[in-house]
Amino acid sequence: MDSVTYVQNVTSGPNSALALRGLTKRFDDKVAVAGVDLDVPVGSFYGLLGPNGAGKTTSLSMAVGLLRPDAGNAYVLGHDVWSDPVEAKRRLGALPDSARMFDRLSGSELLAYTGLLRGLPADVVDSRATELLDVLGLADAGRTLVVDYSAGMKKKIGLACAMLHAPRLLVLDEPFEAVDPVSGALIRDILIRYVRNGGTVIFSSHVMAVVEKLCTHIAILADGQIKIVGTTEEVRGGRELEDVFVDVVGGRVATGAELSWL
Ligand SMILES: Nc1ncnc2c1ncn2[C@@H]1O[C@H](COP(=O)(O)OP(=O)(O)OP(=O)(O)O)[C@@H](O)[C@H]1O
Repeated sequence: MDSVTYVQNVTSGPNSALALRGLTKRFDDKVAVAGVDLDVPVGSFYGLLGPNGAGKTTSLSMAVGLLRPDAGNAYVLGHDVWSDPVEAKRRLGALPDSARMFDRLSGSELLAYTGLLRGLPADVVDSRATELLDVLGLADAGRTLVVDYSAGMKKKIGLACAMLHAPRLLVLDEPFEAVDPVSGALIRDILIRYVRNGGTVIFSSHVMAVVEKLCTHIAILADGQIKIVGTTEEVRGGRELEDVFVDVVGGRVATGAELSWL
């Protein structure tokens, strides 16, 4: 796949769209995130990779104010997510993992609820919700309860909720998981246009081809720590991203002796 080009300047440092500093989280004896530092430059399309259990969801949940860190800070365009949540969340749209949604509402109701909670005027919510449902192919399901949506439809309504207030940063946990190829391409196009218009995206994924194609920057997380970070070219170093990933996280090769009973 050809890589996508974006036009705007990319700025980082104190002006990062998202800055994580020493984020740490422990669940009982398990250290899920062990001091993550990350700068997501304004205008970047940032891919967060890592094997199952690496700490991606935990890191992103802390970054958007859904999970309180044991230590460390998260800043959205300079606003601390935990001490200045109103300003931080005004600039932020989040697609959390799985079903942290009010799923006993219909798609239209969920968007209306989300928009009004965000302080948008009712007529703006109404017209944006209609447009989002239409663009994402959910117009026919606008009156269906979200609990009855398929997994891919839940992703799409979650994405619509994240984008409704036109945030400057999108933090998306596995936005391409469970969506069909047509919907995946649609979501990619929407996000590419969003970044070209000056937005910033960070998303977690297991799909190397998508990350390789879309992302300006990549971080690979394993055992709760960032193992490698940089621009896509720097991280790849002229190799296939999948090979770099396997090297970085320590791949496991079947010997043929396993599951001999099967
Ligand atoms: N609420 C929780 N209670 C206990 N342990 C948890 C909890 N949430 C996450 N963990 C543990 O923290 C570690 C990191 O989990 P996390 O969900 O952040 O990984 P991930 O990189 O998102 O994985 P995946 O790619 O499978 O979604 C795992 O060992 C997981 O079992």
